[in-house]
Amino acid sequence: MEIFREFTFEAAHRLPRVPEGHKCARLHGHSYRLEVHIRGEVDPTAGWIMDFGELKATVKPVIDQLDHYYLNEVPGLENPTSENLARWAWGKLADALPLSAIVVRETCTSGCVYRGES
Ligand SMILES: Nc1nc2c(c(=O)[nH]1)N=C([C@H](O)[C@H](O)COP(=O)(O)OP(=O)(O)OP(=O)(O)O)CN2
Ligand SMILES: [Zn+2]
Repeated sequence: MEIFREFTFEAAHRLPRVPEGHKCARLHGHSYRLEVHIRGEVDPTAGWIMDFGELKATVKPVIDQLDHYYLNEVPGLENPTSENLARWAWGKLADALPLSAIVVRETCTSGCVYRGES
């Protein structure tokens, strides 16, 4: 089974590798939403895979590295697309959690799903 928790953060970015004249080359911001999905067996006594509170406590320090920052200045996020942000978050969390997916929503209508593929 899989559980997830959604986190929100505000951040600024620009995309340095877009074609000349692309609007996303300009500095702008998003109210990002980032879901962390984990998979595992449901513990028969507890009735859960992991306490949502424990999941939150594990992910929060990573979100704190993003919230109200200029993402291009965060080490590893020099080109902060949704795809690179999802991979970056996976790299930060994979040792601590049995990840199954990271979902990044940049706007209400656009985002990406990363399942650890290279
Ligand atoms: N594959 C990706 N494409 C784009 C990314 C990305 O991370 N991965 N990022 C952007 C920009 O950050 C942009 O701010 C968001 O793009 P878009 O959805 O086009 O934004 P709008 O809200 O302005 O969309 P409209 O529906 O056109 O208003 C661009 N592409
Ligand atoms: Zn953007």
